[in-house]
Amino acid sequence: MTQRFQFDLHATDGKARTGVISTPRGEIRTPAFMPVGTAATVKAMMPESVRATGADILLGNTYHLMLRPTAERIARLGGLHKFMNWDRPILTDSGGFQVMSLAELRKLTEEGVTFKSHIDGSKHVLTPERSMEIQKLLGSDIVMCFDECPALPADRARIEESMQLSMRWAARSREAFGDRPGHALFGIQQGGLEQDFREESAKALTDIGFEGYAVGGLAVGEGQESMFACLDYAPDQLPTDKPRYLMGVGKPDDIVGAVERGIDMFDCVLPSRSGRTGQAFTRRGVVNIKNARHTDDPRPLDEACTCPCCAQYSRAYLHHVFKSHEMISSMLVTWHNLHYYQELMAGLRGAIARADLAGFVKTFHETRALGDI
Ligand SMILES: CCOC(=O)Nc1nc2cc3nc(NC)[nH]c3cc2c(=O)[nH]1
Ligand SMILES: [Zn+2]
Repeated sequence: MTQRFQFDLHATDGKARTGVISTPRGEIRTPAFMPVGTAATVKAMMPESVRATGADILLGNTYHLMLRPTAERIARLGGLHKFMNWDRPILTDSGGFQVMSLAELRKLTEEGVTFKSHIDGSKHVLTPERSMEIQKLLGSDIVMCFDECPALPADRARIEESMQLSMRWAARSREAFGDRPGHALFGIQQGGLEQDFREESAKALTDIGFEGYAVGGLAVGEGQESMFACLDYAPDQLPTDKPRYLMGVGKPDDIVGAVERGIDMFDCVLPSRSGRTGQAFTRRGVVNIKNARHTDDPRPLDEACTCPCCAQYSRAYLHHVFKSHEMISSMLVTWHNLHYYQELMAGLRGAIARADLAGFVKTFHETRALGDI
């Protein structure tokens, strides 16, 4: 097991890359999908089940954990890995994005953000320094810079001002992170959909120097076409020898298109959140298992899927347990969805390794076009 944080590129196919990030807590195969474990749990999943789907790394949310049970309490109990019984790598966000979308009475200044907890109204502050302290208390393997993500659409002046603030906060994050061998700090590129601001942001971040780089400020309502148009240039502005992480993405076709454009890491609540609402991802598109058409269907969600849900349960059963609000409903379809996402990532990694990403993508879209049967 290594004591270093090291990204090794194994193969490329066009702009797409496949490789391995080695960390003291284990290896991360890229392109990688990170299930979201917001309150120290991937909802409806035991950690060993999350691992069984093929996940190498989880995402934890600083905003939620700092409010409840607090980072100090988790540190006293041995850190987030021990607390949630996941001994592989964990990436934590900085809290920047969620404080702006979840907290009440937020006040944003050069220093940081003061806000009231959406849980009990208590007052809190997040600054680059406090965010680094929280993520260190949690024991995070990959720490994210404290940034500000502007809601789109926004005018150029607002986007420039926000990006420049995030770059000043990136420098403060780097300074506060300190020297932590085996751990990584990732910078976050901002700049909205403006190629010049994105270039400026990428240069500011690479001048500071980070172990990985995220493309921030996307998947905030701009739509897939605009996101892809930005991804046609943004990843190329970032170093090729470091991991590139696209936050909050996304639907399976979003991920495929972003991998084609050079992204290595993803996180999204979609597979787990959809699993709890009965939306199942299959090769042939999304299946809403609560639809009456499944009431008597003895087939699995996806004949080609090897997950425990598809191996042992019928659509009729899944329809029944969703209609009767049984807890197993969320467990089974969340497991299936996370398994589907990890199979998609494994398929992308294999296709890039054999220089056949184009073939994989063609089959991916053709099969989805067939629709569910
Ligand atoms: C996950 C690490 O991210 C951060 O610490 N800041 C950050 N988070 C984001 C999360 C996002 N989720 C979406 N769509 C669902 N878009 C996002 C953007 C950011 C971001 O710019 N900055
Ligand atoms: Zn399945």
